[in-house]
Amino acid sequence: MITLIYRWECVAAGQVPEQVTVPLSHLINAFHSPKNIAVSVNTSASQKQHREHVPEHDTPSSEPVLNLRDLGLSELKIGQIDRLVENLLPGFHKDKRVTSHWHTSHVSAQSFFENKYGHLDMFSTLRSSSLYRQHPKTLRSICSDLQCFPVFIQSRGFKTLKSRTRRLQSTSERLAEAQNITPSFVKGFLLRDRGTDLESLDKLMKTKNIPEAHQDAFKTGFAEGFLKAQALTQKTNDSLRRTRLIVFILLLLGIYGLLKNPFLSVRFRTTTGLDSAVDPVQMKNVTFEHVKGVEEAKQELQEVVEFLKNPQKFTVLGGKLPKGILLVGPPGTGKTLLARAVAGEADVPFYYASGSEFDEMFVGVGASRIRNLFREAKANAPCVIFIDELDSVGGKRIESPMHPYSRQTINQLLAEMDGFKPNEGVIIIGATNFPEALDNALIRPGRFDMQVTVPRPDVRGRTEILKWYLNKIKFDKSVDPEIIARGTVGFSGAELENLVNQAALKAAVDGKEMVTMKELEFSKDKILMGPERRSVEIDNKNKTITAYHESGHAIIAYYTKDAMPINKATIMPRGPTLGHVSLLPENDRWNETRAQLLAQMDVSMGGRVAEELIFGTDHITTGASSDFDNATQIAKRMVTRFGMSEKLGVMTYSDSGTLSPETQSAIEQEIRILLRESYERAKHILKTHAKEHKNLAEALLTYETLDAKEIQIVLEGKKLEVR
Ligand SMILES: Nc1ncnc2c1ncn2[C@@H]1O[C@H](COP(=O)(O)OP(=O)(O)OP(=O)(O)O)[C@@H](O)[C@H]1O
Ligand SMILES: [Zn+2]
Repeated sequence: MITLIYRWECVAAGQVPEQVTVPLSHLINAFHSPKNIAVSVNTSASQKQHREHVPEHDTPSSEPVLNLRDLGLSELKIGQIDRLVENLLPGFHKDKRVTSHWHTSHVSAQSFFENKYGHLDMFSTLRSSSLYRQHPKTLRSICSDLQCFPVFIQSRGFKTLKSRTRRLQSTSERLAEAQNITPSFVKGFLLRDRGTDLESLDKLMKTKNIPEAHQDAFKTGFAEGFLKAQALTQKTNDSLRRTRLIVFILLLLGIYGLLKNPFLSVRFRTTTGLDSAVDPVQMKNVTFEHVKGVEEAKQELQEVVEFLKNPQKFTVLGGKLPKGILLVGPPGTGKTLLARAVAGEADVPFYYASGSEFDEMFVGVGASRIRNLFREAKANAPCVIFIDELDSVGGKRIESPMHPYSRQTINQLLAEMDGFKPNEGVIIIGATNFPEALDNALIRPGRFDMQVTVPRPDVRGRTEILKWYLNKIKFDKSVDPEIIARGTVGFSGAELENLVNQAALKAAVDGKEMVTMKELEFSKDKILMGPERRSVEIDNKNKTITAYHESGHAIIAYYTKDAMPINKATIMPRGPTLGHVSLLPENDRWNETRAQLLAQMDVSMGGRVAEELIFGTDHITTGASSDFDNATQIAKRMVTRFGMSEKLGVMTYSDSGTLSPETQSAIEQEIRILLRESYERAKHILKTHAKEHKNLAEALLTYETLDAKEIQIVLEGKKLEVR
């Protein structure tokens, strides 16, 4: 017999749902006995009782097991079971027993139902059900038990439909087909129209006098049909609910992605212009402490900080503070950092915007972003609005095809800046590398009327910046930041930060525990001249030439009074060079004397002179071309700009062709003399110090790189310690 297992959803909270095994026979028999409703069928007493109704040939041991859940009845509750029973056997609860006998003589059509209702073949419906397919033998035996039913039992051909869905479909199709013929009968089950149609079953049972043994099978069939219909509706509802849930989740995910993904969100904002999401940043952790080497700028901004801390204090006295401050300086000198520090010092919100953000291809978008930015800021005053790259929004260009709406954006910016009073506590800080490029209207009083220059740091500033960033890494005690600072003229704060970082990376790659001068020098050279070309195989002859060439520069620098001190000499190829000697000014030079310029020329000449002296005129190389460029430049400026030529006097001469041929040739003559004299001086020094020259070249060939101290040791004739 078939056993149905169903999960029982306990109504009381906290109870674990039980799994109750109900033999189908019991379920059906339960229909007969009012005392043994489905709920209590798991008791052994009732089982015994039901056994009586079980036909002899059914052995419970071989009962195939079906799960009610498979039929979509997993959530059948007690009340529902009652209803099921009531549906299947109306009046059952009133203890109506079917006692009449089964008459076969009435049956003349293919099935009983056809006889009564037309063409519905209840059992073929049953046969097409999955239940039948799973347990054809059992059901066939049930069907054959109904001997008076001219049931057409098919032993093979239950069209093996591939999927369960198809099967269910086909069942529903059959049911639907049947509906045309016997609408009320099937509809009763499908639509749970429990009234009249179910009475028909009852009536049927009574009128046909179905014998008790067959009633079981008959009702089994009925139950099957009912369950099938239930399963179908349940499944349909479930999948519908699931589909809706999936669609909803996908929709939510889509919206979330649209808002989170910056690219998408930018596009979204671009197309709608709804850019209201302007988030301030509280800059508590950035203070003036963090900005090094720009003391003047910090001092100028100090009063802005005071104002932001207490706007009323300033306006009470009638003083007017600028609304806008323009930070002007080369890239990476810390303009953004300074603006953040202003907000951080005053502990007010910081709104960051980049000018390029406002430069929109769409009408009104840039302007509306500016509007939103100022609205947010005013609502959170006192605060700082920082507009980086101000020139890209406030430039002078007017309606160029590349920036069709820039004028509109500038006008919006001007309107917003005019739109609030000085005591509202909103300070706008703009930054630019090209103040000349700004629209004049922007730098009028009442707008960006205060300019603060943020220059590249001087040697002291660079030392401070290097110390600041060195303190964030592990470095050796021997490191002297000042030496690096002296060798990094023109470096910005950002470049110095990068230098320290590169040195730390280099030390890590080399497996060192600390950063030493060596790594710092290395990264400085890398930034200045490009990476080392270790892989380049330079033959010994070229190496030797390079060693003498570089030593020549070093010797001249060492023995010339006004030359800068040597920092390093190397024959390691780097970037386009085969080697180099670096000299360090003691300080940033604001002015250079004639003697210093001449010394620089002499040092430049040192390389070629060395080649000539050691290898002979026939073996001089092209390696000195940049040295000559350098020396020629110095000589030229001395003559044409600095008034350092006696013959041409204190007069400047422009490069253009306005000069008379005589003047031009006089200038050339003077330059040539300066260069020749320089060359001779260099030759003299190298001839005098030929021994030192040779020692230094050999040391370079051995060690590749020598620092200032090592050069000194070699030139003093001492032996270098083996490294
Ligand atoms: N004076 C400085 N002191 C300390 N750190 C600095 C200094 N200048 C630059 N830096 C470092 O370099 C980084 C970049 O600097 P920042 O963005 O402020 O430069 P900027 O002048 O705004 O450049 P840009 O004009 O390209 O926007 C800073 O975050 C900081 O780490
Ligand atoms: Zn050279």
